[in-house]
Amino acid sequence: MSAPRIGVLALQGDVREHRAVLEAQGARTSAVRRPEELDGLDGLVLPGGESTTIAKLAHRWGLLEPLRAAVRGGLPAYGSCAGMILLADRLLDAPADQQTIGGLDVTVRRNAFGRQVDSFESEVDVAGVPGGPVHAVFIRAPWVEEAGEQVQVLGRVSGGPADGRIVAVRQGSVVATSFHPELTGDTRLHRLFVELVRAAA
Ligand SMILES: NC(=O)CC[C@H](N)C(=O)O
Repeated sequence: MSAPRIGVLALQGDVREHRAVLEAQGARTSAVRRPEELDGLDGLVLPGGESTTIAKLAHRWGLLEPLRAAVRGGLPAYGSCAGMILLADRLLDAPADQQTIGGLDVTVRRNAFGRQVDSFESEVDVAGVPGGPVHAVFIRAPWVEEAGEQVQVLGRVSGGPADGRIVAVRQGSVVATSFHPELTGDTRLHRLFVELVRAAA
């Protein structure tokens, strides 16, 4: 196929970084701020940022239902950090009224590693990503507290107080990481997603 078209939800957060890495992997990217900007996409990226804000803005702009419908309808999606929260079917440590897009049969705990000052970097082995561990940047990151049977665990924290916590998952064509690969210069996770999008299109 020609270059896959990947939309990046552009309400708040690390939009530009994702677009740059996706473009470098041969994708054509566009910003998604309105429902009609979902039309014709082959894939969708939900960037990090502040999930409560992103969810509120999505609701206000009439995007929440169209995003749910798109992911439910099989549009491949990748969420990093706040994006993982948005793709979760269930949340912990979130405001009671925080809405999500859903699509991943997981329970995600927000701010699971602690506060902003507890942000850290670590090496994470990610299934399906060849060439050694991924350098992972965790910024007030969530983790996956519980994953349903259909969910493939791709990566866990190794070592430290959070040893064994799930930080990368996949269910069908929906992928999520607690960390921010768009900030490290390591393009392998984006390449994996672009390949998944190509295969699905
Ligand atoms: N870097 C991030 O995306 C942080 C996520 C943020 N803690 C939230 O709940 O949305």
